[in-house]
Amino acid sequence: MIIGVPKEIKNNENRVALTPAGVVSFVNTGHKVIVESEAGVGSGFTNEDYANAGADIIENAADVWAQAEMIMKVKEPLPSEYDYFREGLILFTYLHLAAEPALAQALKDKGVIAIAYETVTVNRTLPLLTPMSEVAGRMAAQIGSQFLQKSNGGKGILLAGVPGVSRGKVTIIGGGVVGTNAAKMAIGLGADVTIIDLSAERLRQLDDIFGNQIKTLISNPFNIAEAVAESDLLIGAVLIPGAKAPKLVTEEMIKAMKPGSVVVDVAIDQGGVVETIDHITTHDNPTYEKHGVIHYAVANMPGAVPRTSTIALTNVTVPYALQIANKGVFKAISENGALKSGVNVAKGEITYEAVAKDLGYSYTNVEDALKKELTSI
Ligand SMILES: NC(=O)C1=CN([C@@H]2O[C@H](COP(=O)(O)OP(=O)(O)OC[C@H]3O[C@@H](n4cnc5c(N)ncnc54)[C@H](O)[C@@H]3O)[C@@H](O)[C@H]2O)C=CC1
Ligand SMILES: CC(=O)C(=O)O
Ligand SMILES: [Mg+2]
Repeated sequence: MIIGVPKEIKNNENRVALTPAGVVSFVNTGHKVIVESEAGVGSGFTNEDYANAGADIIENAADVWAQAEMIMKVKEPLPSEYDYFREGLILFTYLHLAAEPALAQALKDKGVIAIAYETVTVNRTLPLLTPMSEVAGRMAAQIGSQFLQKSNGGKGILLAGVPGVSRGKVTIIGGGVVGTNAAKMAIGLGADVTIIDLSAERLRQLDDIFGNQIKTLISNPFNIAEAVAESDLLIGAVLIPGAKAPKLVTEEMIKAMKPGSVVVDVAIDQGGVVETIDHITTHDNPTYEKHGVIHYAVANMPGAVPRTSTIALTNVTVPYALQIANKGVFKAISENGALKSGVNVAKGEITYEAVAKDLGYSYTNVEDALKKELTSI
């Protein structure tokens, strides 16, 4: 199979979908890898590194997309890339379609087989989302603490406090991978940490992990309102896989926060949990202020630490991509339930139920959408 790796074009997105080590894995199993020139530089990998690993370097993105049978990316394609879509092209990347209706339509119209990293599921866990959630969760506490500084527009609070002065309060809504990693860092910074989750079972696990270093609260509007009003830093970390995030934090709750408080809504890639977040921000211009509260809503947070993130991401994506290349996409999907759950669009149908529901499309399961291909394996 010919695997194509274009350079990422999203604002400050310096990750790349394959490292030179990943190239070697494909080349050793008889595949061809084409990499757009300079695609890896932001992550510290030169054209020479890729060429030495056995990849062909291609000067422009259009040729990479045209020649590849499978495109591996990091972020969702942007509108300028939709023209490269074509029938039968395999696209393996983060998609976050519930927040990207125009992209969903383009993938449908062009007959792309689109496999989303974020919905590949193994025993109710999301192995291709996890490493980036670890990165973004850890960053959320770090970034929030920076924006609490007066010079950055915040209320001028040191999360650790000092002897004789209270610690800063951090509330994390959603105690999954992002939430747990944000908590680790916030605890390390010395903050007073509360985690809110819908699952009592999850709260029990968090209590076992962190003991009395955290407080836990069950998720309901009353608890959220009370915790948010007292918070210096609020971190949004909820996920319902594939679906648009629920708006758990209302405008009234944000108004009740003290001026100079900070919200980091990591769940923004699925639309965000905070009602006053009405647009995605970028690493170039990461925050805006509303009701005196600083809002941070960058949808590709790990892009700011690309060396760590590229290696962490490709550690988990390459084994799946190799199955697609070795077996062909249809056999790989039919034999691997995790990959099957990653298929969001195929043959012009939306094949992930939560995405179809949120975007108002009818849902077709993967077996039906690919009936002909799967029965003729
Ligand atoms: N902005 C960025 O750069 C990045 C964003 N993300 C996003 O962060 C979000 C969280 O991801 P993960 O932590 O990996 O998901 P996860 O599935 O590990 O955790 C989600 C948690 O939310 C909880 N939850 C669901 N409904 C809830 C409710 N109503 N109230 C409170 N909690 C609720 C679940 O019980 C679960 O514990 C996702 O949208 C993910 O795509 C992840 C990486 C980077
Ligand atoms: C998960 C995701 O959206 C990211 O890593 O950018
Ligand atoms: Mg994102």
